[in-house]
Formats: sequence, structure tokens, C-alpha cells
Amino acid sequence: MTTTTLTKRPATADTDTPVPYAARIDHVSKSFGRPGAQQHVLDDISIDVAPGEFVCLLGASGCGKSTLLNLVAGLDVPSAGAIDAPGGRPALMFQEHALFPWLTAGRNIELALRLRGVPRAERRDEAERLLELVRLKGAYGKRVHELSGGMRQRVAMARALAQDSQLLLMDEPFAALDAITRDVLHDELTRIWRTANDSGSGTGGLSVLFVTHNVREAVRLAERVILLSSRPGRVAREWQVDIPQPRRIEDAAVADLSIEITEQLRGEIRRHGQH
Ligand SMILES: Nc1ncnc2c1ncn2[C@@H]1O[C@H](COP(=O)(O)OP(=O)(O)OP(=O)(O)O)[C@@H](O)[C@H]1O
Repeated sequence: MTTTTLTKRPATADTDTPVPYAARIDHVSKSFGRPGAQQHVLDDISIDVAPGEFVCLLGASGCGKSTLLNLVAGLDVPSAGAIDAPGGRPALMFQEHALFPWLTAGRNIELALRLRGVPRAERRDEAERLLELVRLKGAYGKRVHELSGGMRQRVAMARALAQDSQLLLMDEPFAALDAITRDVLHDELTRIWRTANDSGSGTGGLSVLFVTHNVREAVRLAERVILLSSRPGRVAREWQVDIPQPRRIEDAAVADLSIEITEQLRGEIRRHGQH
């Protein structure tokens, strides 16, 4: 097994040279279990996510997508290879909203602002601004149980954005939602991502690494779709998605590319004896 290096430079790194990536996954492998009884989950994966880029990681269930995202998040370390996220700690969003039920929507967001070091006097206004950004104006005082599934994921998105990170890691954030709500949230995410990368936005830009096993969702959202094979997870193929944004899930171009990618995904699943 080769040497493990985990490099995470802080956001305040004193460097004048712009880094050409928001995240670098450099020859990363990951195994679980004791020596002799190891499960080799990821094998020699190399991916650069460019600043401002939206990348979807697609693959069959169990191929290691979440494992890879956790490595980029710094929640676990690779068995070999290196991860570099030069913009500091990435923001995270999961399928479960993970909001604190005893806090209001606004307070959940303020907690993230507090952890970021935003002064107390500014937190309320900033939380309201973020709620407005995810189109939940007026929900500041609502408790989690008063919100629908879609609204909870909007608050979770606002809380992730409260970290003001240049890299947003999303692990099937909309998988538990009904198709219509998911479609609306795709619109919101695309809008927020595009606005953050507008030259006049005053932000440092936003890159997204989004995990899904839903091909249409990947094609709807991403600038680049990366298909992982299974057992072990390797980069099987990738597609540059040049369909103009905003896209609709029912667009002919989205459907055509989804059919092509689904064929490849089926091939991967057949090859690895899954169903
Ligand atoms: N902490 C762990 N310890 C042991 N095995 C693990 C651990 N985390 C993940 N695995 C194994 O790694 C493999 C890949 O899991 P992972 O959750 O990354 O896949 P996935 O592609 O995200 O799947 P899904 O789409 O179903 O969420 C699985 O076989 C899983 O059991």
C-alpha cells in the first residue's frame, strides 16, 4: 500500500498563485476492514473539480460514491493517494436534513454562522438573507416539524451556504423528496450556483460535487458527469454536459444523454453482477 497524505490548506493560506482546482482527488484508494479481510471500495481515483464547476458523481448503489465524498469532506482518510481542498472546510449536505429539531429554522442557520465566526449582531440578518435566497422568507421562527420535507431541505441548503465555503458537497440531498419538489429544488440549486459564479456576485464562486444514482438528475444539474464503476469504484467514464442552463428534466437533450449514460451504467452493473 502506498503512503497516505491528506493535505488541507486553510482558506487563509497566504498564496498569490490561484489554484486551478476547488478539489483534487489524486490517485485515491480506500479499503475498509482488517488486513487479510479487507474490502477494496475505491481504486486509484483521480478527479479535479475546477473552481466554479458543478460535477455529478454517478454510480450504482454501493459503488463508493458516499465514501469518496466523505474523503473530500475530510470525514475519513484515504488508504492511498491524497485529497486537496484548498478553499478550506467544504460545506456538506446529505439526504437527511440533520437540522436540530429543538431550534427554529433561523437558529439552525445561525448556528452555522456562529461556527464560521460571524459576529452575533450580524447573524440574524444573515440568516434572514439566506432564508430568502432559498425562497423561505418568513420561515425564520418555524420549527423543523412545522416544515415540509422540501422546506427542510431548503433550510439545510441555507445552512450549508451559511458556511460560505467555495466547495459544496452534496450526497443525494433530494433523493427522499417527491419528483415535483425535487424538480423545484433542482431549479433553486442551479440558480444559487449560477448566481454565486456570476462575476459581479462579490463571492469567491461555488463549486459543487454532487452524488446521485439518478441519471436524469445528474444530467439536469451537472457540467460534468463522472460514472463510477463498482467493486472497486473506479472512474469508468465521464461526460461534459454542454446543454445550456437552465435545463428542464423533460428536455429532449437531457433525455437523450440520460439514455446514453443509463446504457453505460447498466453495462457497469451487469459487469459486476449487481441487479
Ligand atoms: N465505514 C465503513 N466501514 C466498512 N465498510 C464501509 C464503510 N463505509 C462504506 N463501506 C462500504 O463501502 C461500500 C461503498 O459504500 P458507499 O456508501 O460509499 O456507496 P454508495 O455508492 O454511496 O452507495 P449508495 O448509492 O447506496 O448510497 C459498501 O460496500 C459499504 O458497505
